[in-house]
Amino acid sequence: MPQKSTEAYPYAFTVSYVERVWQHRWRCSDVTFHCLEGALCQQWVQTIREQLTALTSRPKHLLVYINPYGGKQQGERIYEQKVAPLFTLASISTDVIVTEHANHARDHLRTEAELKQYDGVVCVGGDGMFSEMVHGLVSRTQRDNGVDQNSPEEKLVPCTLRIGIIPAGSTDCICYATVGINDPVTSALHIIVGDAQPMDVCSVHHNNTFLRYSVSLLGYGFYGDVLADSERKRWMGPARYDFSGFKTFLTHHYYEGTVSFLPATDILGTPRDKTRCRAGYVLLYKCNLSNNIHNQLCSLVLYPHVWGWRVIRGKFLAINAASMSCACPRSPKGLSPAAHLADGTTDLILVRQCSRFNFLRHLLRHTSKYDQFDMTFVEVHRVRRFRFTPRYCQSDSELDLRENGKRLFSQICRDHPACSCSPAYSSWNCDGEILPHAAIEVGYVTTPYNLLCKYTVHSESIQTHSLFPHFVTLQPCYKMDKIKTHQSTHNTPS
Ligand SMILES: CCCCCCCCCCCCC/C=C/[C@@H](O)[C@H](CO)NC(=O)CCCCCCCCCCCCCCC
Ligand SMILES: Nc1ncnc2c1ncn2[C@@H]1O[C@H](COP(=O)(O)OP(=O)(O)OP(=O)(O)O)[C@@H](O)[C@H]1O
Ligand SMILES: [Ca+2]
Repeated sequence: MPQKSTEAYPYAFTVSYVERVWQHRWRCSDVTFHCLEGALCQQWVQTIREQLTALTSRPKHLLVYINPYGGKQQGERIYEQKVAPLFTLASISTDVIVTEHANHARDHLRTEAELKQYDGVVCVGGDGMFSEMVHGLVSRTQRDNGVDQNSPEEKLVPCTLRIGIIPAGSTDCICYATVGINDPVTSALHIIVGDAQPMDVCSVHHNNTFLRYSVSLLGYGFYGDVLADSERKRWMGPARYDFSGFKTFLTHHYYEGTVSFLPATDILGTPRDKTRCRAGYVLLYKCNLSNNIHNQLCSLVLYPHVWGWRVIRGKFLAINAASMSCACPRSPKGLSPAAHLADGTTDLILVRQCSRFNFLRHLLRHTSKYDQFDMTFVEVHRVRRFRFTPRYCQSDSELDLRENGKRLFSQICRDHPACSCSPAYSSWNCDGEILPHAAIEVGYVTTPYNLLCKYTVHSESIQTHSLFPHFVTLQPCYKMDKIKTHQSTHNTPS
């Protein structure tokens, strides 16, 4: 279009819009429109404003929690420099809380926050911070509705607030696996345009007691040990995972136990599919399609004996349950590349005892195009529920010691990588938090088609539920966000 002279077109307004610049990366751009008449200019501005106001999915008032100690401790800087200006541009008002201690956000959301005034909550941090917010919101919703979260028999009530994630952690797996990139600006723009993505949420139980929710990885053995070791090295920042990963790789411990699981037989896909589920892709539709089928069969799922449990005993280097792909910068395709975000299932990956060399081959395949499941010592099952029982029972004293951060002889072995004996127990890595119990029971029931999250608890089980955790892409890449009006600097001379 030829350049219009500002003298001939003295009035102008600027529209900011979202542009996809590369793969999953979004940026904000703007375009200025010039008008001949002021009234016409105002009319355009007014109309566009009205259209934007009518978009009810867009948040107007947000509650933001910043973890200043997540990842490389850049949370506050990332928010102030990259995110807050975009929220201002999009006329989103915010209340910002910089957390002062662990579980600050969880407890504030659970007890104090006046949630009615907000269209969503935003977490600036990593997976651990996101997990805090999920726990705060879910607990709050249950309390407000008189539901006992510990009672495995009670149905949990859906929570309606969405959680947006601005990645500022070490792994940022939940952000990466849903948006496709861990970029604060891209995530802020998804929040602004009001994107939403339901996702599976699990509840983990032990002996009829609720332990935690999980949305990404529940990992025993390798990932449990990596986490346990890395927690003592938080000062290293994100590099702690590589250090502890290398150390844990050398220790090469296996753990004996029994895994029982309920295969998800009523779904379309398998963990070996070549397809990928990520918000903004056609696959999301496929994901919901399987949900429909699942919903129709939900009553059967509630009676597991109809389907039949499978039991596998063995010595495992790792037992991983990936409720989503768990893609992250370390492994862009993730632990289970074909896992779906909201299908009510988790992919249970069993890595049996094998040589170090073979385990390294398996790990390396997470970073290449080769199939990490195509190995004789690896199996993967898409399941609705599962439970794990270690071969040796954990005594109460062992549990107490674990909860206090100490370990029995396992600690000795851990500190001597050359020692060939394996400890009796590992820990569960639950979205980056350590669970003290080795024996957990996991069950999945979900109604993801219901876009308001819905929780249903079963005895001693982990279950998937649907939640609105994210403001994620589903939109075409061009979006008007904010209109600035101004008069051209060079007006027509009188
Ligand atoms: C040789 C290179 C192999 C690279 C293999 C990379 C596989 C990485 C898969 C990462 C999966 C992350 C799942 C997400 C879990 C989050 O809920 C949780 C909280 O943020 N993060 C972690 O637990 C943090 C877990 C971080 C795990 C890092 C593991 C690094 C392994 C390094 C092994 C080195 C062996 C080298 C031998 C020469
Ligand atoms: N002010 C604070 N001081 C100390 N710890 C905090 C504070 N605020 C939050 N936390 C805790 O810090 C833990 C880690 O935070 P976060 O998840 O943001 O970063 P990360 O562990 O580096 O990243 P990732 O979880 O992606 O690996 C969380 O479990 C959270 O409970
Ligand atoms: Ca899933």
